[in-house]
Amino acid sequence: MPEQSSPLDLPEGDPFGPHNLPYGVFSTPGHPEDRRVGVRIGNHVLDAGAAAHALGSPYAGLLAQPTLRPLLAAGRTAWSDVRRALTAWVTVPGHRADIEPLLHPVDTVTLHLPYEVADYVDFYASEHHATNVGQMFRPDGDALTPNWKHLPIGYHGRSGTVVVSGTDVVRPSGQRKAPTDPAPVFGPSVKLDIEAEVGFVVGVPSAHGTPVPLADFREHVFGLSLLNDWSARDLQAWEYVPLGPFLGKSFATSVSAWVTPLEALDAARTAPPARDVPLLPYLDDSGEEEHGGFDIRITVEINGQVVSEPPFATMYWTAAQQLAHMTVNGASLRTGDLYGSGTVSGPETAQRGSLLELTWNGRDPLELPEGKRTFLEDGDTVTLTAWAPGPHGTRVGLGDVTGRIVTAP
Ligand SMILES: O=C(O)/C=C/C(=O)CC(=O)CC(=O)O
Ligand SMILES: [Ca+2]
Ligand SMILES: [Mg+2]
Repeated sequence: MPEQSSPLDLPEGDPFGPHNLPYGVFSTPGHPEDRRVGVRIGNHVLDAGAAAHALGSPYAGLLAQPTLRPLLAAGRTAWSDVRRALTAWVTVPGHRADIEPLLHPVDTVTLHLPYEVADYVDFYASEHHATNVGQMFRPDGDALTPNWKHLPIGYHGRSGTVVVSGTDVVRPSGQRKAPTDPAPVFGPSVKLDIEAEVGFVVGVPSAHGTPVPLADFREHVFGLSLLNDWSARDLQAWEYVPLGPFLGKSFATSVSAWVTPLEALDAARTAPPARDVPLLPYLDDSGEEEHGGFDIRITVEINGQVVSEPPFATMYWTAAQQLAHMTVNGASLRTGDLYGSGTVSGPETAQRGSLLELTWNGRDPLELPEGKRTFLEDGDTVTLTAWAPGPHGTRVGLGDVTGRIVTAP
């Protein structure tokens, strides 16, 4: 008889190898109420709390939990210690007998939103995206607003409608009025769009009144997920001047089920694009030791068809600058805060992170096998996937965030 292969014997180069180890929260079909912290390894999920108990680990208190919150709040030293322990559990042969029974095939479990989202903020940090949108919406003026290169523009979103990958998205209804319409009308959005983004997850809170400097990014931010900031362009266009996005973006924001710790992305750190305007000291990262960018390659699929490949490395503003900016007035961070990078669009047409840009506000429809697409139709499924360079030529898989559009009630 051939030896039974172990789920821990991963093919070389598996994007979910021991160099990755993203965290999530799962339940098994027999026990839907029993949520547990899981760590992905290959195509399996390790019940991390059960593993900690089985191995007599001091981290059972952080891992034998129904949410990531205790681990998020534990801070950078604990994050490293737990990651080192997990790496040993899945790689040291002597642990196999204890670990293997605690592995669940990932396609047999239900993945949940892994932490309660505290505050949700979304930025506007891709120069290519902002330029495209500016050209479409403000054709008579400069594409970038005068503040754009001086501060990372953002808005506060709705944390209660952040949903985990796989959750259906109900087409939102609301008011819209095109400039040529005599009066606003109410009804389901006819310009439902996506925004391909990366979401950063805050672990350690900050004191109210005390800004978080650029250099403290890693003390507060635990990791990242993929994020789709669903956007109803027709609702947005009518409502958002002068106070910004409101109902056009608050109906749903989808995140991937896996949170990849920043430590897994050390090999993906990259210098952001050169800044062509001098920055105020609290945003000036030219003297920072670590590169602030991340080389993350995103793919956008509609109904299984690749429509775009946005490169995160091209983002003008970094996550560290966004954190420094959102706290510079003394606003505090809480465990579970989530902030979106802003739509990721590269310089090429096939690198745009929204249908608004890909179709130039509906003027140039995409040709999909099932027909032309300007904005999303009911039944469409949008999936973002991504990977980043890992150590020694490996890839770090960032999983996927997917959602299907269902008809407005
Ligand atoms: O500039 C505008 O008029 C519109 C901007 C947006 O729709 C916000 C946005 O795309 C934020 C993001 O980058 O995700
Ligand atoms: Ca957005
Ligand atoms: Mg949103």
